[in-house]
Amino acid sequence: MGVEIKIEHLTKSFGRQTIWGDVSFTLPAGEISVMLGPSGTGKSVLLKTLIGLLKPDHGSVMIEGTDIAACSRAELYEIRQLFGVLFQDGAMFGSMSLYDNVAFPLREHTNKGETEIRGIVMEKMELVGLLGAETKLPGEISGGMRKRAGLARALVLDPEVLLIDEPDSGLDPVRTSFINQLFVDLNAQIDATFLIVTHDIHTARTVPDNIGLLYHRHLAMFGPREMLLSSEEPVVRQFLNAQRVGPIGMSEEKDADELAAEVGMDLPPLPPIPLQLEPSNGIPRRSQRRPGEWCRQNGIVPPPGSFTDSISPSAVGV
Ligand SMILES: Nc1ncnc2c1ncn2[C@@H]1O[C@H](COP(=O)(O)OP(=O)(O)OP(=O)(O)O)[C@@H](O)[C@H]1O
Repeated sequence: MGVEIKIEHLTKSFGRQTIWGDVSFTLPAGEISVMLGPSGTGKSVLLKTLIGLLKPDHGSVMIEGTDIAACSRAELYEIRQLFGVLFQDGAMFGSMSLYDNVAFPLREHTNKGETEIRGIVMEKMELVGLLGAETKLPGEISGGMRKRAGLARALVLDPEVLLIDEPDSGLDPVRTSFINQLFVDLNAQIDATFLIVTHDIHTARTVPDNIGLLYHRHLAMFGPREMLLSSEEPVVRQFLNAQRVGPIGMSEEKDADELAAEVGMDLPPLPPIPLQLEPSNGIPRRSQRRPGEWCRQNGIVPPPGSFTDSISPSAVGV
């Protein structure tokens, strides 16, 4: 069914460098959320904090009544069984076949016999479209296949939460589209809570139920997709529409001179909000909202042309 994760007042520093402070948001059970942010704003640090690989300085990460930020090692071991994690490079063991890589968590964390393990591994390999590639080594396959193998491995323990770090890094736009469709189909099938960290604006605009944006050591905004895609908040607007005009500069914040030069500049209008990607079988996901529902409920008029299926990627600057 997926579980809710409630993050409150989370702060993380390394030495004197504060990565982010007072971060609070809730990942709703069974929904797909995306976390965006310029490079170095601590998206990966956030993922690692959510699974207890890093301890925050302050704040809590509540899941099923346990605070991951403060629990014992034994509790952490238990609670981690709820998570599946897909790291950027798939994090495969280079000397093991894909089959053994995917079987690894089952052999490590369960008492299942090899016949049962084989059934589960083959089911997950089929789910990610890798049947027939079981005997290959990670070095013998493409980056996209490695990610899908990493995804199969993240799924073998039937996670309630799936954390995915930059699934599109190193993938061409077509492979990115395929993997995005796979996430939506998987969410429909397993109902887990998804958090995807990405730089890809097209993914952020079309895949999730919710979007978050980390910027300048804090969480600038987190909420339903339509809320952020219709937001006039300068940082959110600039980032989600891949624009140069706005507070974000080449090296994070613009200086006073750069901002002064932009005073009076007309901002391009907000582009139309695209339709959300649907499962390939056409049956809506449990957590999927109707197009325009959030805007209607909140009295927001979406940009002209929103929620039609004819929006070209160039209209959103990607
Ligand atoms: N274990 C660590 N010790 C010290 N500093 C760290 C550690 N891990 C991350 N950092 C620092 O935290 C900051 C945020 O890193 P992180 O990798 O989370 O950023 P990111 O938003 O995921 O970046 P990108 O989008 O480029 O992948 C960086 O300045 C990084 O150097």
